[in-house]
Amino acid sequence: MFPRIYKSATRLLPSSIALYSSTASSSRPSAHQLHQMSVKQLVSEAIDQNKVAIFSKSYCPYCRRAKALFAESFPDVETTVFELDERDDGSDIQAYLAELTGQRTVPNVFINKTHVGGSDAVTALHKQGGITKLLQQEA
Ligand SMILES: N[C@@H](CCC(=O)N[C@@H](CS)C(=O)NCC(=O)O)C(=O)O
Repeated sequence: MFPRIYKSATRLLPSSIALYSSTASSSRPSAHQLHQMSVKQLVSEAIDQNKVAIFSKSYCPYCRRAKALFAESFPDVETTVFELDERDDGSDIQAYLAELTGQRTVPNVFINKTHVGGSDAVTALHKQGGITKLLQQEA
């Protein structure tokens, strides 16, 4: 029913996201490690706590297209957008998303904790009715 593109959507389990991994050499995290922890925490909470989370860049045409699709086709669904180019930690978030999903580009879209992908993936899934189906899942 939902062939290739739907199968490629990945359900991310919060418990599988390690928030902090340290080398055994020091018991106290460095400032860099603390920063990385807060980036991971932010991404993990963004995915877990939002029905639709879109990691975006404000000037990106693909992001605009993805945001417009949700605004026009699912106006009643709350969509949370993180504009990475407007944040100091934006490039770290993007790097962590690449680690987590294998996708380095924006937009990077999650629905009900499931990784959908970029604008092309969102559009293709929507044409198959897959966005509606994902939105209907229990949070
Ligand atoms: N085919 C991708 C194209 C996405 C894309 O190329 N996004 C650009 C921004 S418009 C990107 O992420 N470039 C690398 C970057 O900004 O770091 C999609 O449908 O989402």
